[in-house]
Formats: sequence, structure tokens, C-alpha cells
Amino acid sequence: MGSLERYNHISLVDLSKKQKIEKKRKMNTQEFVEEEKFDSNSKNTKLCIEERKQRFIKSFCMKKDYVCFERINRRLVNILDGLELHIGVFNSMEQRKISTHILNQENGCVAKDGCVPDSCIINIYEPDDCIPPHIDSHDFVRPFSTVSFLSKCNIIFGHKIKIVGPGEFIGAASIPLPVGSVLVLNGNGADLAKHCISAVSYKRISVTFRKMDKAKQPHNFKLASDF
Ligand SMILES: O=C(O)CCC(=O)C(=O)O
Ligand SMILES: [Fe+2]
Repeated sequence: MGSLERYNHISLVDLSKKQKIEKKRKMNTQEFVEEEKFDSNSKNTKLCIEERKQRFIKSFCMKKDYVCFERINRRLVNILDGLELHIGVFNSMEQRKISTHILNQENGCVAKDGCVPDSCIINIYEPDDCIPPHIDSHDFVRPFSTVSFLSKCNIIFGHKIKIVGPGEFIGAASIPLPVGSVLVLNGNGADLAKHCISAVSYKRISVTFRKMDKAKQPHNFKLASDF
């Protein structure tokens, strides 16, 4: 399948990839210690949200773009154009807190902050669960993103995806999703290629944040007051 990854150099261009990873690890560890000092109800919460935003922005220097050509109507097309994978966005303590919260609630909505999403889907995969090949509904605008928790797995992309057995799929590209990563789907990666997850070996949670297309909102649709 060859290498699908291409690293983007948006900032910290003077640092090697290894140094960047080390710097990011230290940064997260420090932030982890700092965050533990904050009570979520304290006046420091705002600061904590600011730090979180900064961390997400910093994660863009770890962004990967993907390349995988598939022949569609006789033309070679990069079906992964528009995909971005941001790794290390959530540290292990955050991952634990969020997944524990989701599993305790068994339903809930995590999106806050008045920015992009107004919809959130939580998929809880037990071992052997899968999600079949699909393109996400166009009732939702692009880009949208998926966060992975509890265990890593591969997400398969392809203009054509073969079903080779129960919960077993093969497509042109298979992208590892580490825990705590955010996959942003846009462009061909969201609209031309289907995606799916083959049967997982371990329990896994994914949280998909999307924003409803205004034109597709039901009549008299009102956003929940806490959004
Ligand atoms: O579990 C994932 O990472 C993908 C979920 C997904 O494709 C969806 O909810 O539409
Ligand atoms: Fe999807």
C-alpha cells in the first residue's frame, strides 16, 4: 500500500520531527500537571479552556496529510485529499476522563464552546463491532471530525470498498487512528471516498462532531440552550 503520510510543516520548522514529538510530550505532561490544579468549577476554568485551544492549535504542527490514488472514471484521484490526522490532542488523563464520562452516561453531548459543531455522535464499539462503508450524510457540513478513545484501530477509505467477510473490509487506504487523535474529514476524503471500521479487537469509543447544514435544519429547529 506504500506510505500514505505526508507531514505538514506549519510551524517549528527549525525542529526535527523527533524534537517536535519530544517537545509536545513535555508540553502535554506539563499541561497535565497544571490542569490537575484546576477545579472545573473554579475561575480558572476559562484559562484551562484557553490552554486547551492552544494545545489543539499546536497539534497542527503534527498534522499529517494523506495521499492514495484510486482510478475513478479513468482518472487517478487522491481519494484522501482533505483528510487531516492530529495526534496527541488529548493526553491520557483526558482520554480516561472523557471515556469514563461517556461510559457512565451512555449518552451525552460533549461539544461546547460556540465554535464549529452542533451535533455529536458517540459510537461505542465492543469487540467484533464494526461500522460498514459509508459517506457521512450531507445534512452535515464539511469538515467534520472524529476523536478516538480507549483503543487504536484502522479506518479504511476507498472509492470502492470490498466486504470480504463479516465485519471485514478492504479499501485502497487504511489509516491508523491512535487513541487521543482527531481525524478531520474534508474534501475527497469526506465526499468521494467511503470509510469504515472493520471489526475491532478491543472496546473502542469514537466521538464524531459535525455541524448541521443550515438549509437542512428541520423547520423551527432550535439549538439546545447550553450550546
Ligand atoms: O468510529 C470512527 O472512527 C468512525 C465513525 C464514523 O464513521 C461515523 O460515525 O460516521
Ligand atoms: Fe462516518
